[in-house]
Amino acid sequence: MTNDVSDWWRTAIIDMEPGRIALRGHEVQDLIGQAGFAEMIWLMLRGERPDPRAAKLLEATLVAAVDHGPQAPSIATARMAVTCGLPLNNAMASAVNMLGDVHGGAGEQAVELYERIDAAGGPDAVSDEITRWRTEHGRYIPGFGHRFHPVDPRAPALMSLVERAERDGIVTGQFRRIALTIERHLAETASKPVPMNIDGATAVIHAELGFPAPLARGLFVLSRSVGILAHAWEQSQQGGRNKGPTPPRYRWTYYSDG
Ligand SMILES: CC(C)(COP(=O)(O)OP(=O)(O)OC[C@H]1O[C@@H](n2cnc3c(N)ncnc32)[C@H](O)[C@@H]1OP(=O)(O)O)[C@@H](O)C(=O)NCCC(=O)NCCSC(=O)C[C@@](O)(CC(=O)O)C(=O)O
Repeated sequence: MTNDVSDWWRTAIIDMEPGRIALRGHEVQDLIGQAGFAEMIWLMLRGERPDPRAAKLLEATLVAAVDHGPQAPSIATARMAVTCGLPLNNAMASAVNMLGDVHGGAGEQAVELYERIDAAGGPDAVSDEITRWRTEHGRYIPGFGHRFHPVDPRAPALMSLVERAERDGIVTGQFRRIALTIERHLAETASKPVPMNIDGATAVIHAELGFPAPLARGLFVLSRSVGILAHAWEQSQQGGRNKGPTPPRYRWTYYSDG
């Protein structure tokens, strides 16, 4: 057994000594008042300061995913948690835990799928790769479909920013073309419209900017945390105790299985 504990935690993220804090090699006092929050997220995750136009594109994804109202499971959970007497941090943690493969976290799989299609040759490979994806994961394609919106207004807004960034030479647009081809493929083959959703569109930007797939989910969590906090705070100001997902006058459907 060694007594050497000098290597217990290793990190390239932060260096500190009494009176000094340096983040990714930048003195914190040089960042404060100078770096925007999206730029800071980029610096922390990737160790370099981004082109401001790339940071702006990342910021657009953070703005877009902020909130989707109390019908979204994450937001409803935050509000319910507060009525059960939980403080803001517990309400936020409960709500963030609702974000997964089906709600708000599908960006991770969407980036994976886009990258797979890209590696297989780009838009021409969409049909074959979707078949392969379905064999492995089932019929739902991540980043597409919405139970509320026939067209998720966040997706075309984000996609037009990618188009502009492509014209400005900030991204290649290769993942935008792949996602649009998937959307067309689903429109031709599904029984109902399966539009690109917020997860699919933010995944395009994350892939275009070179973020690894798991970070797409982490970035959605960062964004949605803002809406979660706002709703938890608002609910705490309104009061309300022990509210469930529906008003008491609504009943679930009971059936006898005996
Ligand atoms: C999102 C939803 C469950 C919706 O389902 P729906 O209820 O509309 O459709 P279902 O009744 O399940 O299916 C009806 C017919 O469409 C076919 N169909 C549907 N989706 C299809 C698809 N992706 N690929 C192929 N086919 C599809 C299906 O195969 C069936 O075909 P058929 O059997 O022939 O009748 C579904 O799309 C889905 O799992 N997507 C993949 C996961 C995903 O991307 N998650 C992120 C969603 S964004 C989000 O979470 C953030 C949010 O926006 C949330 C909010 O607020 O809600 C916010 O900001 O908080």
